[in-house]
Amino acid sequence: MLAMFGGTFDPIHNAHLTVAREAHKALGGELRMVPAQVPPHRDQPVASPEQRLAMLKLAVADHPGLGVDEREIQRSGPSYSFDTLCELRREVGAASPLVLVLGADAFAHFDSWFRWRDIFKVAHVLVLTRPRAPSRGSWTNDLEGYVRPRIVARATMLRQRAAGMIASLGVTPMLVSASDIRAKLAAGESVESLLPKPVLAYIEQHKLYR
Ligand SMILES: Nc1ncnc2c1ncn2[C@@H]1O[C@H](COP(=O)(O)OP(=O)(O)OP(=O)(O)O)[C@@H](O)[C@H]1O
Ligand SMILES: O=C(O)c1ccc[n+]([C@@H]2O[C@H](COP(=O)([O-])O)[C@@H](O)[C@H]2O)c1
Repeated sequence: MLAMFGGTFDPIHNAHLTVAREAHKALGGELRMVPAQVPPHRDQPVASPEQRLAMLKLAVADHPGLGVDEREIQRSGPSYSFDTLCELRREVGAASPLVLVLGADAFAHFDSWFRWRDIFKVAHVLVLTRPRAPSRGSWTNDLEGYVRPRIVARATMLRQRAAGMIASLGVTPMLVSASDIRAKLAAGESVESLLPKPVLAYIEQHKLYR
């Protein structure tokens, strides 16, 4: 079982780490954080790909079971998750379960993603609860209709097949977001409780988000 938890990670914060650990615990196997070089569908990041990668490496150092996959940083063009999942599928082989992990806020717009239906041909999807994320009622009919027959009740059931299913995982509700952290840093407010210490030290050393 291999899981990919993609993100902009501008910067990585404590909620990312908490929910990634909870997803890893529920799934087993290996969970890789995958920073996007060029995240599709959003303003481009403030920190460079190299800085976001460096912060991610500092953050996961203390978390056995979590890894960092640099492939999107090495690839040019938009960092489409479908492309990454196809590469990972080749790495793990046809029979092994592969899971795309994402927050409920990101999943609410999943039907705007590049080849979103085809993602289910190469991987499962695990949606993590997030406070203030749009509810299922906000999904388009297209998304709801496509997803409904693929829903399974528990994350552990994703181990039964290689791809094609979707589960939801209730994780610790944390209101932390990277945009809030950037705004707080720009305003000179304390963010000590929201980030791992080495990440905060890196931000201060490189004068990021001021
Ligand atoms: N508090 C949280 N609870 C659950 N999932 C989260 C949480 N924060 C981020 N995620 C998920 O982590 C992934 C990466 O998120 P991202 O790097 O965009 O962080 P963010 O805090 O949402 O950033 P921003 O505020 O800049 O949009 C996404 O799938 C997102 O839904
Ligand atoms: O593949 C796509 O079309 C796509 C569209 C939007 C977001 N994503 C991925 O979703 C993850 C979270 O994105 P974001 O913008 O919430 O940081 C990150 O890995 C992005 O590359 C992927």
